[in-house]
Amino acid sequence: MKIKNICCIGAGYVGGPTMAVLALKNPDINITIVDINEARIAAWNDNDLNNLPIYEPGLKEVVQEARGRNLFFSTEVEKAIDEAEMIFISVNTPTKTYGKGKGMAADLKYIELSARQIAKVATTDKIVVEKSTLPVRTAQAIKNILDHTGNGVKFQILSNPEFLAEGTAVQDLLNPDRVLIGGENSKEGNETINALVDIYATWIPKEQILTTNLWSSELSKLVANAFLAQRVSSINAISELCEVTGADVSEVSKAIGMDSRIGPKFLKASVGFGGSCFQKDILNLVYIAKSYGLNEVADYWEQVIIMNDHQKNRFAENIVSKLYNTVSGKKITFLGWAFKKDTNDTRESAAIYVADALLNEEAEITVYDPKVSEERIYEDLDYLNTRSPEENRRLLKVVMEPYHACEKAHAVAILTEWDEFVEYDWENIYTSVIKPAFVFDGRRILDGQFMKDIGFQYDAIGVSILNNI
Ligand SMILES: NC(=O)C1=CN([C@@H]2O[C@H](COP(=O)(O)OP(=O)(O)OC[C@H]3O[C@@H](n4cnc5c(N)ncnc54)[C@H](O)[C@@H]3O)[C@@H](O)[C@H]2O)C=CC1
Ligand SMILES: O=C(O)[C@H]1O[C@H](OP(=O)(O)OP(=O)(O)OC[C@H]2O[C@@H](n3ccc(=O)[nH]c3=O)[C@H](O)[C@@H]2O)[C@H](O)[C@@H](O)[C@@H]1O
Repeated sequence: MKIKNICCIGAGYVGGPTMAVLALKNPDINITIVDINEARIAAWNDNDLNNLPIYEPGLKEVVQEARGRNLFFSTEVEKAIDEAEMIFISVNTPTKTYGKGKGMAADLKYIELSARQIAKVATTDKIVVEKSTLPVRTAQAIKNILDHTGNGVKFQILSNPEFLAEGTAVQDLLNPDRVLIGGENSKEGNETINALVDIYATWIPKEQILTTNLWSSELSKLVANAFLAQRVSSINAISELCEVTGADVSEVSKAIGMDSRIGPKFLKASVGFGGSCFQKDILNLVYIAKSYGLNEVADYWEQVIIMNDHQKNRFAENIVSKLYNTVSGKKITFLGWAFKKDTNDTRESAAIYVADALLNEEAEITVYDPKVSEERIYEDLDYLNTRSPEENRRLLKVVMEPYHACEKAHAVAILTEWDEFVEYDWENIYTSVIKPAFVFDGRRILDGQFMKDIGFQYDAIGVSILNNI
């Protein structure tokens, strides 16, 4: 089965980069990415590639090569569905904010809408690929909708979860550790799986393309994120222990990471993990476990989230406590707002929650982030509904120049590990801030001794207060 036309519903952080690379590597397949968000599609089509809606290193170049050749961005959802033999669903699946499962379960309304739209439009057989991260057994629901509301055409469902990380999306797509494809265990199912394997095999060695049944594939995605987040919460738990015992969490990470059974990755202590998926996917896993009555399993994974919330809270509390137990009216400068470096994405960023906690203490916050807009920062804060939008704008300012942002600050807090923060002229910054000059390094990126030699009271996640005095 040779695929000639692909449609992807959802032009977001996953749909955009994933399909751009698929198009780059398969010039003979036409790929149309559709979205109901007109502004987003317009940005993807912008002549100036600096205006793409997503910032990812290397993405501009890929889009430049493929766009207009065999990669298209459009708001004509039905037309693209109609023309495609294979349809990827890459819409958002956020945590539910209402009704049953509120705050835990994945909200599948955009998935269901996409399935219903495919069923309505399809007049020829289609392969529907789950690219979004979904609760295990969602393929069953999609199949029911397609088979019972469609026009009598045949549908095959595949699960093909995405493992890219933001900030390294293009590299992750070009050189993935593995591609996972789950499908039905039948003759038609195997043919469908092979059609998708062939598309990836144009640049990925076949041994790295893993095929499984649908449920293993759906569940593996949630489990991968849960394991990754668990490592971050585990090292963050140890960072607190380091701070009271004189151990240094970077040294502990290195020491344990050299054990090949543990490995060195994902052992960087931080102000807490953020991003659109870790929390959402673990909450989803916890909800699924609870819905099967597996309470011990649910509690085990929930602890990863509890630890992460604790890490964000204690970072904020530490700032208040070190600034003589009050930050009221004090200027605190945040370097970084994105949930990690090399992305403009701020979803669930630790910075949002640390800012909220400090604003509750009447701090005055100034934020500088090299890639995040002022508008986005206010939207993130307003979304919490802790105080009025006017109050957020009065207490928090966004400054687009880092040295200016730091002037007359009572403390500088590093919330994102942007490389440029390490390169700053910290001696210069020292002269412009209020003394004693405090730096709270939530990412452990600066050289502590150098900062102390300049004169800063340098405080970092996972470094003992015993060494700071
Ligand atoms: N962001 C990431 O790094 C990763 C995300 N994922 C998963 O991929 C999925 C998508 O995530 P993102 O791309 O980050 O979300 P996103 O919010 O950036 O993009 C989703 C897009 O789908 C569009 N959409 C929603 N309903 C639609 C409909 N009925 N018709 C047309 N367009 C529609 C939205 O307008 C939005 O632009 C989620 O399930 C997420 O868990 C998986 C791996 C990595
Ligand atoms: O499903 C998803 O959305 C994606 O979620 C994560 O990717 P992402 O959230 O983009 O970024 P990560 O690099 O995983 O970082 C997540 C958070 O953990 C933090 N982190 C990561 C690693 C570490 O050692 N320490 C640490 O604090 C990061 O700063 C960031 O806030 C996974 O790494 C991807 O494989 C997955 O596809």
